[in-house]
Amino acid sequence: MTLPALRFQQVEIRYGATPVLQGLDLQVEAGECLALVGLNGAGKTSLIKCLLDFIRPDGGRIEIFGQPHDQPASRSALGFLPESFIPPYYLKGAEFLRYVLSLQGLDYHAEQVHAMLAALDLAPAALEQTVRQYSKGMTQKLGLAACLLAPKALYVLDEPMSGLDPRAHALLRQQLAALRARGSTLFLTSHNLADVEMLCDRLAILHAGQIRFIGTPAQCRAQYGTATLEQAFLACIE
Ligand SMILES: Nc1ncnc2c1ncn2[C@@H]1O[C@H](COP(=O)(O)OP(=O)(O)OP(=O)(O)O)[C@@H](O)[C@H]1O
Repeated sequence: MTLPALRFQQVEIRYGATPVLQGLDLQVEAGECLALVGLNGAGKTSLIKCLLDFIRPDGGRIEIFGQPHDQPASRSALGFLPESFIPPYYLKGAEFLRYVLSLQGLDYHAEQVHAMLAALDLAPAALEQTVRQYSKGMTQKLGLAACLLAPKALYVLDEPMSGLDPRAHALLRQQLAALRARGSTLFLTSHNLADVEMLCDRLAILHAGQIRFIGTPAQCRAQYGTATLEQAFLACIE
Protein backbone atom coordinates (compact mmCIF):
# COMPACT_ATOMS: atom_id res chain seq x y z
CA MET A 1 0.00 0.00 0.00
CA THR A 2 1.35 3.45 -0.93
CA LEU A 3 1.64 5.82 2.00
CA PRO A 4 0.06 9.24 1.58
CA ALA A 5 2.60 12.00 1.04
CA LEU A 6 0.96 14.10 3.76
CA ARG A 7 -1.60 13.37 6.42
CA PHE A 8 -2.95 16.13 8.65
CA GLN A 9 -5.20 14.87 11.43
CA GLN A 10 -7.22 17.18 13.65
CA VAL A 11 -4.61 19.94 13.37
CA GLU A 12 -5.24 22.96 15.57
CA ILE A 13 -3.34 26.25 15.45
CA ARG A 14 -3.97 29.26 17.66
CA TYR A 15 -2.13 32.56 17.84
CA GLY A 16 -2.70 33.60 21.44
CA ALA A 17 -6.42 33.18 21.97
CA THR A 18 -7.23 33.44 18.26
CA PRO A 19 -7.96 30.10 16.60
CA VAL A 20 -6.75 29.76 12.99
CA LEU A 21 -7.12 26.03 12.32
CA GLN A 22 -9.70 24.04 14.24
CA GLY A 23 -9.37 20.30 13.80
CA LEU A 24 -8.18 20.30 10.20
CA ASP A 25 -8.07 16.93 8.41
CA LEU A 26 -6.38 16.62 5.03
CA GLN A 27 -4.60 13.88 3.12
CA VAL A 28 -2.37 14.46 0.09
CA GLU A 29 -1.84 11.27 -1.91
CA ALA A 30 1.59 10.35 -3.25
CA GLY A 31 2.00 11.53 -6.83
CA GLU A 32 -0.90 13.95 -6.91
CA CYS A 33 -0.95 17.70 -7.31
CA LEU A 34 -3.17 19.22 -4.64
CA ALA A 35 -3.85 22.94 -4.20
CA LEU A 36 -4.83 24.43 -0.88
CA VAL A 37 -7.01 27.46 -1.57
CA GLY A 38 -8.64 29.93 0.77
CA LEU A 39 -9.14 33.61 1.44
CA ASN A 40 -6.32 35.83 2.71
CA GLY A 41 -5.75 34.91 6.33
CA ALA A 42 -7.50 31.53 6.08
CA GLY A 43 -4.44 29.79 7.53
CA LYS A 44 -2.71 28.22 4.50
CA THR A 45 0.78 29.49 5.32
CA SER A 46 0.27 28.67 9.00
CA LEU A 47 -0.50 25.07 8.06
CA ILE A 48 2.67 24.91 5.95
CA LYS A 49 4.75 26.45 8.76
CA CYS A 50 3.41 23.75 11.04
CA LEU A 51 4.21 21.02 8.51
CA LEU A 52 7.81 22.28 8.36
CA ASP A 53 8.00 22.43 12.19
CA PHE A 54 8.57 26.21 12.14
CA ILE A 55 5.64 26.48 14.54
CA ARG A 56 4.15 23.83 16.83
CA PRO A 57 0.53 22.84 16.32
CA ASP A 58 -1.70 23.29 19.36
CA GLY A 59 -3.23 19.92 18.63
CA GLY A 60 -3.33 17.09 16.14
CA ARG A 61 -0.82 15.12 14.16
CA ILE A 62 1.03 15.54 10.86
CA GLU A 63 2.81 12.79 8.91
CA ILE A 64 5.12 13.02 5.91
CA PHE A 65 5.17 9.72 4.02
CA GLY A 66 4.05 8.04 7.25
CA GLN A 67 6.67 9.63 9.52
CA PRO A 68 5.87 12.23 12.20
CA HIS A 69 6.62 15.67 10.76
CA ASP A 70 8.67 16.74 13.77
CA GLN A 71 11.31 14.11 13.03
CA PRO A 72 13.84 16.01 10.87
CA ALA A 73 14.45 12.94 8.66
CA SER A 74 10.82 13.03 7.52
CA ARG A 75 11.44 16.42 5.92
CA SER A 76 14.39 15.30 3.81
CA ALA A 77 11.86 14.07 1.23
CA LEU A 78 10.50 17.56 0.88
CA GLY A 79 11.44 20.67 -1.13
CA PHE A 80 9.96 23.97 0.02
CA LEU A 81 9.33 27.38 -1.52
CA PRO A 82 8.21 29.97 1.06
CA GLU A 83 5.50 32.53 0.37
CA SER A 84 7.94 35.43 0.65
CA PHE A 85 11.25 34.26 -0.67
CA ILE A 86 14.05 36.63 0.39
CA PRO A 87 17.58 35.37 -0.40
CA PRO A 88 20.63 37.01 1.21
CA TYR A 89 20.96 40.25 -0.78
CA TYR A 90 24.78 40.16 -0.92
CA LEU A 91 25.07 36.78 -2.70
CA LYS A 92 25.25 36.30 -6.45
CA GLY A 93 22.61 34.02 -7.95
CA ALA A 94 25.13 31.22 -8.57
CA GLU A 95 26.52 31.54 -5.03
CA PHE A 96 23.05 31.23 -3.57
CA LEU A 97 22.19 28.13 -5.64
CA ARG A 98 25.55 26.53 -4.81
CA TYR A 99 24.96 27.19 -1.12
CA VAL A 100 21.40 25.77 -1.08
CA LEU A 101 22.50 22.67 -3.01
CA SER A 102 25.47 22.14 -0.68
CA LEU A 103 23.16 22.21 2.36
CA GLN A 104 21.47 19.17 0.84
CA GLY A 105 24.71 17.41 -0.04
CA LEU A 106 24.21 18.12 -3.76
CA ASP A 107 26.77 19.35 -6.28
CA TYR A 108 26.32 22.38 -8.50
CA HIS A 109 26.14 21.21 -12.12
CA ALA A 110 26.32 24.20 -14.46
CA GLU A 111 24.37 22.51 -17.26
CA GLN A 112 21.51 21.53 -14.89
CA VAL A 113 21.42 25.03 -13.46
CA HIS A 114 21.31 26.60 -16.93
CA ALA A 115 18.54 24.22 -18.00
CA MET A 116 16.51 25.09 -14.89
CA LEU A 117 17.01 28.81 -15.46
CA ALA A 118 15.88 28.43 -19.07
CA ALA A 119 12.82 26.48 -17.90
CA LEU A 120 11.94 29.38 -15.60
CA ASP A 121 12.87 32.12 -18.09
CA LEU A 122 15.63 33.58 -15.91
CA ALA A 123 18.58 34.88 -17.96
CA PRO A 124 21.91 33.12 -17.20
CA ALA A 125 23.43 36.58 -16.55
CA ALA A 126 21.47 36.57 -13.28
CA LEU A 127 23.90 33.97 -11.94
CA GLU A 128 26.63 36.63 -11.80
CA GLN A 129 24.42 39.42 -10.47
CA THR A 130 23.98 39.99 -6.75
CA VAL A 131 20.49 39.33 -5.52
CA ARG A 132 20.07 43.00 -4.52
CA GLN A 133 20.02 43.79 -8.26
CA TYR A 134 17.13 41.39 -8.92
CA SER A 135 13.54 42.37 -9.68
CA LYS A 136 10.74 40.76 -7.65
CA GLY A 137 10.01 38.18 -10.37
CA MET A 138 13.72 37.35 -10.80
CA THR A 139 13.95 36.74 -7.05
CA GLN A 140 10.96 34.42 -7.19
CA LYS A 141 12.55 32.52 -10.10
CA LEU A 142 15.79 32.09 -8.14
CA GLY A 143 13.78 30.67 -5.22
CA LEU A 144 11.96 28.30 -7.54
CA ALA A 145 15.25 27.20 -9.13
CA ALA A 146 16.80 26.56 -5.69
CA CYS A 147 13.78 24.50 -4.69
CA LEU A 148 13.25 22.55 -7.93
CA LEU A 149 16.94 21.76 -8.63
CA ALA A 150 16.90 19.26 -5.77
CA PRO A 151 15.10 16.06 -6.78
CA LYS A 152 12.39 15.47 -4.19
CA ALA A 153 9.42 13.17 -3.71
CA LEU A 154 7.35 16.09 -2.46
CA TYR A 155 7.40 19.81 -3.22
CA VAL A 156 5.57 22.22 -0.92
CA LEU A 157 5.12 25.50 -2.76
CA ASP A 158 3.49 28.49 -1.08
CA GLU A 159 2.12 30.68 -3.90
CA PRO A 160 4.73 29.62 -6.47
CA MET A 161 3.34 31.87 -9.24
CA SER A 162 3.65 35.02 -7.14
CA GLY A 163 5.30 37.89 -9.04
CA LEU A 164 5.83 35.96 -12.30
CA ASP A 165 5.10 37.54 -15.67
CA PRO A 166 2.70 35.67 -18.03
CA ARG A 167 5.50 33.88 -19.91
CA ALA A 168 7.25 32.69 -16.75
CA HIS A 169 3.88 31.76 -15.30
CA ALA A 170 3.09 29.50 -18.28
CA LEU A 171 6.60 28.00 -18.19
CA LEU A 172 6.32 27.23 -14.47
CA ARG A 173 3.01 25.49 -15.04
CA GLN A 174 4.78 23.26 -17.59
CA GLN A 175 7.64 22.66 -15.17
CA LEU A 176 5.29 21.63 -12.36
CA ALA A 177 3.31 19.38 -14.68
CA ALA A 178 6.59 17.70 -15.70
CA LEU A 179 7.57 17.13 -12.06
CA ARG A 180 4.21 15.55 -11.37
CA ALA A 181 4.51 13.39 -14.50
CA ARG A 182 7.86 12.15 -13.08
CA GLY A 183 6.06 11.02 -9.92
CA SER A 184 6.69 13.87 -7.49
CA THR A 185 3.87 15.04 -5.25
CA LEU A 186 2.97 18.71 -5.37
CA PHE A 187 1.25 20.48 -2.48
CA LEU A 188 0.79 24.13 -3.30
CA THR A 189 -1.21 27.16 -2.31
CA SER A 190 -2.66 29.43 -4.95
CA HIS A 191 -5.16 32.25 -5.39
CA ASN A 192 -5.24 31.59 -9.13
CA LEU A 193 -8.12 29.20 -9.74
CA ALA A 194 -7.34 28.98 -13.46
CA ASP A 195 -3.96 27.48 -12.51
CA VAL A 196 -5.67 25.12 -10.09
CA GLU A 197 -8.07 24.00 -12.82
CA MET A 198 -5.24 23.41 -15.32
CA LEU A 199 -2.61 21.93 -13.04
CA CYS A 200 -4.14 20.21 -10.04
CA ASP A 201 -5.72 16.80 -9.59
CA ARG A 202 -7.60 18.06 -6.54
CA LEU A 203 -8.15 21.19 -4.53
CA ALA A 204 -8.91 21.62 -0.86
CA ILE A 205 -10.81 24.74 0.21
CA LEU A 206 -9.80 26.00 3.64
CA HIS A 207 -12.33 28.21 5.37
CA ALA A 208 -13.12 29.07 8.98
CA GLY A 209 -10.37 26.79 10.24
CA GLN A 210 -11.41 23.63 8.42
CA ILE A 211 -11.43 22.02 5.00
CA ARG A 212 -14.84 22.83 3.51
CA PHE A 213 -14.35 20.96 0.22
CA ILE A 214 -11.89 18.46 -1.18
CA GLY A 215 -12.08 16.92 -4.62
CA THR A 216 -11.34 17.53 -8.27
CA PRO A 217 -12.07 20.89 -9.88
CA ALA A 218 -14.89 19.22 -11.85
CA GLN A 219 -16.39 17.78 -8.65
CA CYS A 220 -16.20 21.23 -7.06
CA ARG A 221 -18.09 22.86 -9.94
CA ALA A 222 -20.65 20.02 -9.91
CA GLN A 223 -21.17 20.12 -6.14
CA TYR A 224 -21.94 23.84 -6.15
CA GLY A 225 -23.75 23.78 -9.52
CA THR A 226 -21.56 26.50 -11.05
CA ALA A 227 -19.98 27.03 -14.45
CA THR A 228 -16.61 28.17 -13.12
CA LEU A 229 -14.31 27.14 -10.31
CA GLU A 230 -14.27 30.73 -9.06
CA GLN A 231 -18.05 30.69 -8.63
CA ALA A 232 -17.83 27.29 -6.91
CA PHE A 233 -15.16 28.60 -4.53
CA LEU A 234 -17.29 31.63 -3.65
CA ALA A 235 -20.34 29.41 -3.06
CA CYS A 236 -18.29 27.09 -0.87
CA ILE A 237 -17.12 29.84 1.48
CA GLU A 238 -20.51 31.56 1.81
N1 LIG B 1 2.95 35.12 13.82
C1 LIG B 1 1.64 35.38 13.90
N2 LIG B 1 1.11 35.93 15.03
C2 LIG B 1 -0.21 36.19 15.13
N3 LIG B 1 -1.10 35.93 14.15
C3 LIG B 1 -0.64 35.38 13.03
C4 LIG B 1 0.75 35.08 12.84
N4 LIG B 1 0.91 34.55 11.60
C5 LIG B 1 -0.32 34.51 11.05
N5 LIG B 1 -1.25 35.02 11.90
C6 LIG B 1 -2.68 35.14 11.64
O1 LIG B 1 -3.16 33.85 11.29
C7 LIG B 1 -4.14 33.94 10.27
C8 LIG B 1 -3.73 33.04 9.12
O2 LIG B 1 -2.58 33.61 8.49
P1 LIG B 1 -1.86 32.84 7.29
O3 LIG B 1 -0.66 33.64 6.90
O4 LIG B 1 -1.66 31.43 7.67
O5 LIG B 1 -2.99 32.94 6.16
P2 LIG B 1 -2.95 32.59 4.61
O6 LIG B 1 -4.13 31.74 4.32
O7 LIG B 1 -1.62 32.04 4.24
O8 LIG B 1 -3.17 34.03 3.98
P3 LIG B 1 -2.69 34.70 2.56
O9 LIG B 1 -3.57 34.10 1.50
O10 LIG B 1 -2.98 36.16 2.77
O11 LIG B 1 -1.23 34.40 2.36
C9 LIG B 1 -4.28 35.42 9.93
O12 LIG B 1 -5.39 35.94 10.63
C10 LIG B 1 -3.00 36.03 10.45
O13 LIG B 1 -3.20 37.35 10.87
